[in-house]
Amino acid sequence: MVDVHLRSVVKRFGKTIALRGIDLDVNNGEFIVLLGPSGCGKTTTLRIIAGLERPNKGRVIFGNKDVTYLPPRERNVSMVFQSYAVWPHMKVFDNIAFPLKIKGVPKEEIRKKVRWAAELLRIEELLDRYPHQLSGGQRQRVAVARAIVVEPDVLLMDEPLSNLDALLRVKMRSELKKLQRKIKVTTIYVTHDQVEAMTMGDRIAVMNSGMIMQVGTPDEVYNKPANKFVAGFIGTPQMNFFDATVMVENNKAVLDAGDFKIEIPGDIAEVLKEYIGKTVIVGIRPEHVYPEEFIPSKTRRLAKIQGKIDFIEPLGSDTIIHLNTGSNIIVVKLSGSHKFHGETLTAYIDIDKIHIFRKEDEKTII
Ligand SMILES: Nc1ncnc2c1ncn2[C@@H]1O[C@H](COP(=O)(O)OP(=O)(O)OP(=O)(O)O)[C@@H](O)[C@H]1O
Repeated sequence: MVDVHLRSVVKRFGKTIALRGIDLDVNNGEFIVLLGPSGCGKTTTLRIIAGLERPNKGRVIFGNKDVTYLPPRERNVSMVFQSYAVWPHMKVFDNIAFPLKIKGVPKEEIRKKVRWAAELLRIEELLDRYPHQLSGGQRQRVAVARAIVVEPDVLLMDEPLSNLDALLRVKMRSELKKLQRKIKVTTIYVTHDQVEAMTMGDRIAVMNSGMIMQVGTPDEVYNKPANKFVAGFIGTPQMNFFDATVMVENNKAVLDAGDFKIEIPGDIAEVLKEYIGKTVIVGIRPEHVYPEEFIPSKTRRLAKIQGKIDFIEPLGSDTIIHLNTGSNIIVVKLSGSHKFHGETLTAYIDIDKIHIFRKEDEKTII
């Protein structure tokens, strides 16, 4: 086990700049998730940590050791890929034993270690089978067993669950997380699935366009997003965003969104002082807009909005309402199944839950 540090890592592929100066600190034994849309540089980051790619600039440090130019085999890292990458001509036992054999580990020790890894992954019964006799989930367990059998300092996983069906994915998520807790290996896990990231990561590094936008616990990236991108990427349905002008009316600060106004309480107004007369972006999560009869009892400050119901998505566990306020569509998420009659709806924005972003660079103001 080791802590991992990336310092100003830049990677170019011809004209494409895949990474634009990545700084990341992963603690010893931590499970960190790299989360971001396709092409943002997650896999490249992982491959640089593994030693499969060299950065054009910057450093990779394991503990106190600079490993930037060390080949993969000298880093004691293991990697699990999306494709199971188990060898079809080898039985499960030999697949798991393979990295130990290469290292010249004595036979008896190999037997012990393979058994240890197989027990952890609950595949002891499958050691005599060939990969084609296994399900996708079992094959991926073999790949994970093979990765941990060498007791790596760092375990790297690149979308390891994306080939599995939805049910199995959910099951494997918690299994992998438990396994990591048990063996306490420093783990860096790549996914574009925010639910996977939120449920598995001790911390999440949200990436976009070759940069890290924010590193934080699931709670931090959800409740205190550093910018509009993170706010929009985490949470389903996506956070509502609308432009509003910061104004002063009758000595009170208001956010004027055109179709509706939000009166801003003193504490928020204080922070917005320098933005008076300017346009900002307001964000509110669908779960923080309440139809009249669903206002939570402890809500303190609300802003009224009215609109036409564009359509309703009845999801069973939740009801999603698309409310057209004129120039904005505000999505409302209610837990449970509900029916709404009539064409219009009055709803309330929870003022204590609003996020405000600067228009120019989309960084969080509040
Ligand atoms: N070997 C390569 N040659 C040229 N361009 C590359 C190469 N590998 C990656 N890229 C480019 O670098 C950028 C980052 O790619 P990367 O695979 O790291 O993204 P990602 O976030 O892992 O995406 P995905 O979720 O789709 O796998 C992309 O624009 C990609 O096209």
